[in-house]
Amino acid sequence: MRTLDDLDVKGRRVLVRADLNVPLDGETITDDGRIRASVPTIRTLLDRGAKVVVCAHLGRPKGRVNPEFSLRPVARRLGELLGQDVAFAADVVGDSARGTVDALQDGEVALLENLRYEPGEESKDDAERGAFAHKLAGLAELYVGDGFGAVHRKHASVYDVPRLLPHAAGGLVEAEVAVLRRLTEDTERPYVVVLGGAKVSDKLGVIANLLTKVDRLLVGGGMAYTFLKAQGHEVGRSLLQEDQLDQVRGFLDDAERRGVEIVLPVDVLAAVTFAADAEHDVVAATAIPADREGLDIGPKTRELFAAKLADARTVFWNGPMGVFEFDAFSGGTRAVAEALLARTGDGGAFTVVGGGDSAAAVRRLELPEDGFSHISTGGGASLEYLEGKTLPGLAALED
Ligand SMILES: Nc1ncnc2c1ncn2[C@@H]1O[C@H](COP(=O)(O)OP(=O)(O)OP(=O)(O)O)[C@@H](O)[C@H]1O
Ligand SMILES: O=C(O)[C@H](O)COP(=O)(O)O
Repeated sequence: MRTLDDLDVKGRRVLVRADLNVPLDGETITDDGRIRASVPTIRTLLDRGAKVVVCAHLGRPKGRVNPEFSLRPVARRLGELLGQDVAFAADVVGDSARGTVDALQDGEVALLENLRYEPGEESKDDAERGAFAHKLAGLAELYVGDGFGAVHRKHASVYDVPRLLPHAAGGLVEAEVAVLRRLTEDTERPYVVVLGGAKVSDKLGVIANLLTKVDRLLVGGGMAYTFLKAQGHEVGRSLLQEDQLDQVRGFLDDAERRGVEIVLPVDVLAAVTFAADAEHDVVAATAIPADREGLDIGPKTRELFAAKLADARTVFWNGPMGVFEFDAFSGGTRAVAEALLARTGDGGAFTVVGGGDSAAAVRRLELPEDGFSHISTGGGASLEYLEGKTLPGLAALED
């Protein structure tokens, strides 16, 4: 992959695809980790005299303008972190974007509005995606891919634009790939992957492949209920991917054949509703009441998961064990994070935490970020890398 040092950026418009998909509470950014992670590449380009045009997505507005998903608050925060103004374009490739980009001087930076307001960005139709990619590429002369968290998406800004412009990988993508490579080459065993979170349908798909690589898979968070249901248990109103139950039964059989241990929760915090102050009880994972939803792993599961991590030599963890944003349901995530911290370091394990919310959880729980071997900005992206898949955004940068 070409890197920033291979591009002559002085006086030129450089489109930087960043991952600025941060958690928001209204207009308040609750964790700015991904914005911070994007700063070094942008800073380097500005210091080298480029006109920097940053593009990114926020949430999943599905091709429609929706003010709830505006990047405007992100532009403000990026400006604070860079210590200079960030011009904000109120659209992606329209009059505002063109005007904002045209007005940039060397060493100035702009952020375009949410890429996913445009249906072309995520379109499965090559022609529609390509047409949007041409408009986006038309805003710049060079392209830098630095949105590691989105490199697994075959989207216009990730996959098509680098085919249209001279390009390079940014420092974040370079650094992330270097660490993840260590997880795929000469992996020390036992190799344990911990999966949780809410993007269940997305991430169930990676399991088939992971089962060929890992010794143990711990499943918590919103991911666990589809497994419990597949084993025939009642999961009440918990997060469930009904259409993937057969697939999950296949994983359970395959794991058994391969001698891979799949470890599921034995107890959960079952709440009457999805709320910070929801009434809840610890119940057996095999007996979740029909009117309750599991919002965290229970105390026995926390001990079980810690025990299953105690001899690990390599650990990758993606996805919180519960709804950590609510204090009452953050204990499971804390327990797993602490088990990883206890394992990290000399004579212990190489531990990687990946994902926007997983990293945010570590910070929200005020755990030492430098206590892990690495905290990655990508969850789904890291998982797909670990599967050994070709990631569209990396393949495009390699060409
Ligand atoms: N039992 C549960 N029920 C509902 N939501 C849950 C549950 N457990 C965890 N979550 C939610 O999962 C979300 C994070 O999931 P997600 O899969 O997006 O992880 P991530 O670390 O952000 O990875 P990525 O970077 O791929 O998005 C959190 O907002 C958390 O509240
Ligand atoms: O949060 C993430 O994992 C990345 O920003 C990608 O977002 P997506 O899962 O909505 O494509």
